[in-house]
Amino acid sequence: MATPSRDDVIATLSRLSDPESGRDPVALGWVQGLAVQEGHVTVALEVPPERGAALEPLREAAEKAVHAMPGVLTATVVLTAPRAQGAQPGASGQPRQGTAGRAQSIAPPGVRHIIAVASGKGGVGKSTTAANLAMALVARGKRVGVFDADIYGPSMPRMFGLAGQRPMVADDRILPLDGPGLKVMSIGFMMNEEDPVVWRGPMVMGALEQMLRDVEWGELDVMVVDMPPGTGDTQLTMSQRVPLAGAVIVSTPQDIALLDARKGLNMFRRVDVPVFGIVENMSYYVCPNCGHREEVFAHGGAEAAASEMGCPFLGAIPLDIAIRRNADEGTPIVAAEPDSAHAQAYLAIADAVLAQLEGGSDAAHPAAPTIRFT
Ligand SMILES: Nc1ncnc2c1ncn2[C@@H]1O[C@H](COP(=O)(O)OP(=O)(O)OP(=O)(O)O)[C@@H](O)[C@H]1O
Repeated sequence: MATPSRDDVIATLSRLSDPESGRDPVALGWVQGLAVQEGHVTVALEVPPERGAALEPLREAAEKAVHAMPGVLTATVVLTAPRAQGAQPGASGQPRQGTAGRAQSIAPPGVRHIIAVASGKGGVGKSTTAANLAMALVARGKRVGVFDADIYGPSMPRMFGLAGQRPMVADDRILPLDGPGLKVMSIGFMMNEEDPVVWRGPMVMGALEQMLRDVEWGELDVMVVDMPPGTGDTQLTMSQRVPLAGAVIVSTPQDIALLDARKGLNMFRRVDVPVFGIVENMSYYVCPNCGHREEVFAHGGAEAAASEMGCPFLGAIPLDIAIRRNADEGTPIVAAEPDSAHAQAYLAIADAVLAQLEGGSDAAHPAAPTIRFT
C-alpha cells in the first residue's frame, strides 16, 4: 500500500479542531514538523506552552487519525512549544522533571539502565565505541539494546550487519532487529541512506521519542544510546528527556576534540546526568608488522583532561585497522575477535561503566523525567 504524502497527512490534521478556539491545528500554524518515511509518520505540533496538558487529547486524536490513514504503519504526534526567552532547559537548579503531560512514555518499560555514548564533535569514533561497549556488556552477561539516536549519520545498521533491513510492526509495536546477542533499533532502519532527511528540531525528538515509546524493547539490563554528535539543542533536549543513568564521552586526543569533549561533559552536568567517564579513541597506533607503538596525536590528553574535570578516565582505544574493518563488516571487534587486546580494552571500559551503574543506585535509577516545554 502506498505511503501517504505530506499533503494527505496535513489534510487529515486539518479535520481536527482545537477545543478552545474551534480552529484546526493546521490553520493555527501548529504543524511545525512532519516526516513521512515509508509509512512511519512523525508530526510535531508547536502549541502554546501553558496549554500543553490541556491539548493532550488533541495530540491523541491526531495520532489516532494519522494512524488510521491507509498506508500508515506507525504514527507519532508530539507536542512541543517554543522555548521561553532566556529559559535554560535543565540548567542546574531546575528539576529534570517537568510539567507537560506525557513524559512517562519516554522511558521504555522494562529497561533498567539507559546510558548515552556521546561526543562533542563528529567522526571521533562514538558509534564504534557504542557498538563495542554494547557487545562488551553482552559478553558480561547483560541483556542489551542499542538505540541509535544519531539521526545525522545512523551507523548501527552497518555496524551490526543489518543495513537495508526494516523493522517489523506487530500489534502497533515496532520490533527491534536482532543483532549479535542484542537488540538494535536505529532511525537508519526507517530511511534510505541515500535519502538523507533534513531534520527540524521538533521532528528529531518526535522520531526519537517514537523509537523509545513504540519499540518493543522487552526486558533489558542496559540500553546503549548512540547520541547524535555535538552539544546543540537536540543533544541537550535528549539528555534531558531520556532518563539517562549516565554518559560516556568519546574523544580523540587532539586538543580540538578535547575542547569539544569538555563541552559534552558540561552539557550532561547541566542536566544533572552523571558522566561515567571519557574514552580516548584513536589514541595511538600500533604497527601491525613490527609492533611499534606510535603516538599519532598527542596521546594522553583525554586522561589529563578527565582528571582536571573531575571525571573518570575509562580507557584508551588504539587506532587500528582491525577495529575499523570489523565495524565495517558488521561485527564489532569485541564479538569478532573477543580475545584481542582491543576487545579487552572495551571490556575494561564496560566493567568500569557497570561498576558505576551498579554501584550508584540513585544515579543509575533517576526518576523518569516528565517532558517539559523547552
Ligand atoms: N579506534 C579506531 N581505529 C580505527 N578506526 C576507527 C576507530 N574508531 C573509529 N574508527 C573508524 O572511524 C570512522 C568514524 O567512526 P564512527 O562512525 O564510530 O565515528 P562517530 O564519532 O560515530 O562519527 P559520526 O559523527 O559520523 O557519527 C569509522 O570509519 C570507524 O570505522
